[in-house]
Amino acid sequence: MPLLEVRNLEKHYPITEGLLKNEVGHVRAVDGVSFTVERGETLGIVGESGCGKSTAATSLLRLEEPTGGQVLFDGEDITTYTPKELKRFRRRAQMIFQDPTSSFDPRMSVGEAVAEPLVIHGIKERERRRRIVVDLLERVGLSGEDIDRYPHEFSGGQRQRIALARALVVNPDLIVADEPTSALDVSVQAEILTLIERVQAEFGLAIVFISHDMGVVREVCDRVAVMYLGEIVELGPTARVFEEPQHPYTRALLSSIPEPDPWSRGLGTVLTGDVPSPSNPPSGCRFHTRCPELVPPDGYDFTRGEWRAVMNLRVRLREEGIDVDAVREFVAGEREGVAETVDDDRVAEAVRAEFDIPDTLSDPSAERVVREALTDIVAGEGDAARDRLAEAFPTVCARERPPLDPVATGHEVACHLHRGYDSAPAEETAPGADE
Ligand SMILES: Nc1ncnc2c1ncn2[C@@H]1O[C@H](COP(=O)(O)OP(=O)(O)OP(=O)(O)O)[C@@H](O)[C@H]1O
Repeated sequence: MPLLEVRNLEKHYPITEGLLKNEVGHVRAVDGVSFTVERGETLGIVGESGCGKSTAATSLLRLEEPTGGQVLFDGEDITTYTPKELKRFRRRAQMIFQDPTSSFDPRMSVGEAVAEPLVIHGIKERERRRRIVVDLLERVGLSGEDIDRYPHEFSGGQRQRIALARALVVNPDLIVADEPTSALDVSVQAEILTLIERVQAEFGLAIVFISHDMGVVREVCDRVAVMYLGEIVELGPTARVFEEPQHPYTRALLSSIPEPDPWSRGLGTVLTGDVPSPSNPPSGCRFHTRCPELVPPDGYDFTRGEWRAVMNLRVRLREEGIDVDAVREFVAGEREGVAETVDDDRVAEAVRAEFDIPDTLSDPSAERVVREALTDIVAGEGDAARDRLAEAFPTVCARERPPLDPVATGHEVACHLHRGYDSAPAEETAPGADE
């Protein structure tokens, strides 16, 4: 039995409006996330800012109440725990944060801060508490003499050591660490990561390690879960996920790690577009609005770049529309002319250029559809253009939500590419690329 089993965890925040605080929607910060953590194991949760990592952490510990799902700890569902049971659970599952400063009371000495959980959990003898604290301070690389100093007298890295000592003082089985090194200088980061690994082995701890930094995750995690917009899109052993990433989002995150040899990561996918809002997530696969490997529609001969460009236009029409008058003004400005006299073809060309759609697509029938859509746009009929593109170029990625399916032992991915569909042919092939 795993130490921790998270099943379909959900945390939706209501969006309210007006004086009466009417609910007008939900931010689906965590939207059906499942994973397990074994005793002594480190599971990384990685993803861009805003994808729901912190919310997953706080809701699985019930620091915030989850909206749905179950969290089994040692086989017991903690979502049904009474306050008393929850107190016992909190002793076994601790959390450390990116900025430890805010969790220290400035009036408390280091000794008092580290011993506080012991007091809460009923260890009354002061001398005994002091002995435990001195021992822990030494184990996290501080000196026993630091016990009477105050947290503000320490550097960021040392304060993180104090936070770790405080988490360890109740001898937990699990630590959830939310970006514990992101606020630190790189050299200090490495020290803290080494310390976490050492302490983990010494105390037999399981760790959920949250980070936006793939490099850090590679260093400390046994397995990694990649999150995008409230969902896990890939989950597997760290070495495998880094060597054979299966989800286009994972590949994109990996290619953002600085790499001495620019070709060694193949096409070096660059993520375009903003992360969509979790209050109105895209249909189908949530990554489809940015995915460089989107499944193309049957019957057309797009290159990958052309297909992505046309989809970017479609996504833009869906999300915010195109202000054609502004485009006209822009074209007029460039030619020092008046907006009213700008030819419609020039406006269409400018929209094409903005979305990197080539002057003529390689497939003539696709070209016809795009031209008609551009005519709609120039006529101010953005919705018609959107519907036209959606109808002519259907993609399973926008239609169906792919489930997390196994691709190898312990390696799962939620992507239509792994469900019997082929990706569009690559437009350019870099030397050494593995596609
Ligand atoms: N209390 C809240 N009320 C409403 N929305 C929230 C709340 N807390 C977080 N969110 C939203 O939920 C989404 C997920 O946020 P979360 O902080 O979990 O992401 P994250 O991946 O940890 O990002 P970061 O690394 O920037 O903290 C974001 O869109 C965020 O704006």
